[in-house]
Amino acid sequence: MFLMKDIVRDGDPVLRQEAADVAFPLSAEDQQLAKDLMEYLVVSQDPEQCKKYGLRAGVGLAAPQVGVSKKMASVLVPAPEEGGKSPFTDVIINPVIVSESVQAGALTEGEGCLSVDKDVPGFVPRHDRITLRYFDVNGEKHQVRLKNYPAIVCQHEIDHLHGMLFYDHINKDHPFETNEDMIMIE
Ligand SMILES: O=CN(O)C[C@@H](CC1CCCC1)C(=O)N1NCCC[C@H]1C(=O)Nc1ccccn1
Ligand code: NI
Repeated sequence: MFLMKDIVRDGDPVLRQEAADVAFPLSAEDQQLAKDLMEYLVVSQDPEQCKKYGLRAGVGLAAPQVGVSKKMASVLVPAPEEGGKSPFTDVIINPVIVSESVQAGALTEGEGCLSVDKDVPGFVPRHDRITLRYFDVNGEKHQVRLKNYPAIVCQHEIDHLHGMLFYDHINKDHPFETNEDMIMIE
């Protein structure tokens, strides 16, 4: 199981590399990695377990963040209401955004990252809607259309696989600049 000590922090070159494609069928090692990446999110989103293991709760975790430069990331978008269904949960492998809205979207709270210990204020403009193509751990191909928060989370994770961090997208001079066409996501 991954703990905070296993999470690589900004400054480590692995976070700025283009990660490698994952080969199928998954090696035993890559199967374990996929399990561990998802387990971190499940445990961290359980308040009791989160506290017990001293974790920062997360909704996504990319392999480079645990020092593995491979195109794999876990995503666990919490259910909007108690007992509801998660809008998107999977381990995305060799993900590709095949289409994206012109319309931008950004989290009103800005973004953070488990690999970035400092707060970096500002809106992170992304695409409000994306069509995501990826493979799951069984090698099954998926194509999903996501919008708003789930789309933002997946874009944040896919950025990690290309050596990008959220603050790379923040406008240096006007960090909170928006245009009226930008969807602000609570
Ligand atoms: O690459 C992956 N990461 O860096 C983990 C990030 C991913 C999200 C940041 C913005 C979009 C995706 C993450 O989850 N966070 N960022 C730092 C601290 C907070 C935490 C978070 O948003 N937690 C959360 C939110 C809702 C419900 C439960 N927990
Ligand atoms: Ni991150």
